Amino acid sequence: MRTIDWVNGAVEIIDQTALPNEERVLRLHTVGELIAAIQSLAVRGAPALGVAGAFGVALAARVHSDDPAALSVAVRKIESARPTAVNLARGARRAAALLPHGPEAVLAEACRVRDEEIEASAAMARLGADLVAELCGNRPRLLTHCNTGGLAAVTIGTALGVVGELHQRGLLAGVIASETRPLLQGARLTSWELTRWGIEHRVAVDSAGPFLMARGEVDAVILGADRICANGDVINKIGTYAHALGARRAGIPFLVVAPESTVDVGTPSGAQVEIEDRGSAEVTAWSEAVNPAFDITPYDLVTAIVTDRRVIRVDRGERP
Ligand SMILES: CSC[C@@H](O)[C@@H](O)C(=O)COP(=O)(O)O
Repeated sequence: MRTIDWVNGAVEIIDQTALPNEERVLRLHTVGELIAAIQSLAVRGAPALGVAGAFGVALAARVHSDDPAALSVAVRKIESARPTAVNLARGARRAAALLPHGPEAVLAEACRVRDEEIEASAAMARLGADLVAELCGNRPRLLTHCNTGGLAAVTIGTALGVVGELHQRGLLAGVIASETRPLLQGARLTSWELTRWGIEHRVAVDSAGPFLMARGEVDAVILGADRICANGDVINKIGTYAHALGARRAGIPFLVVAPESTVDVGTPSGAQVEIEDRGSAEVTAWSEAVNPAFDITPYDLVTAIVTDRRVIRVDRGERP
């Protein structure tokens, strides 16, 4: 299953707004449709957004091949469809760099972005499973937040890919997926993926995570990132920071799994990152709400960052 792909001249995605009730594939033919899918979270998760950005430019290149001004407007709109995951603008810019060579060259580059994410997922699964085994020993109980599986990448995923690899090695005792308010990426999507993989799991409300850690029911927290800054600060789904604090207090590892395409050494720290505000409608119809979609976990709460090429032991002073 590929979450996002280029099929017969259009972008095909699994519509993540419909899961787990319905497995629906959407075909996106225009940049407008693609941007709407990104903004509604029909396609979401940092690696998948990078691929969406690149395919979006491939769509634009077909329509506007003889109109450079329209092309650059389209590229800017794609890049800024969501602000926080560095992958989106990166994927779009990689494909856009090929625009002078024509639409086929742009599409070929977009397919490379897709293929690299598939390879990165496989590499992270191996590196991450080795590290969890080293830090936690046999049969750890893991807590994960948001959705970092194949749905958030192209296949396999980041942190959830590590979970899957540990399961395949027979090393996993169980998983707690925090529900991830307000759009329930954990309760809807992670739970759906874990069920498909046959992995035993339970869903916890977000605020239960630190308490479950304090009660000794979690051996490590493992999750993904939308951006990792030069100093090691981790930008990820709102609720991540609270889980990092809980892990530190409980004395258990806090592991971040993300491809190199999410590492942004051009941004010194989390303070410089735009945190998406998704407005109040997603939270409540009864009163005004503040709805930041991501938060910043300071590097000094992070044990290690696992990418497709390296393990960065932040706890030992290593930095991206
Ligand atoms: C492998 S996905 C890593 C992150 O992108 C993920 O944890 C996350 O925060 C996704 O947020 P979302 O708002 O669902 O796109």
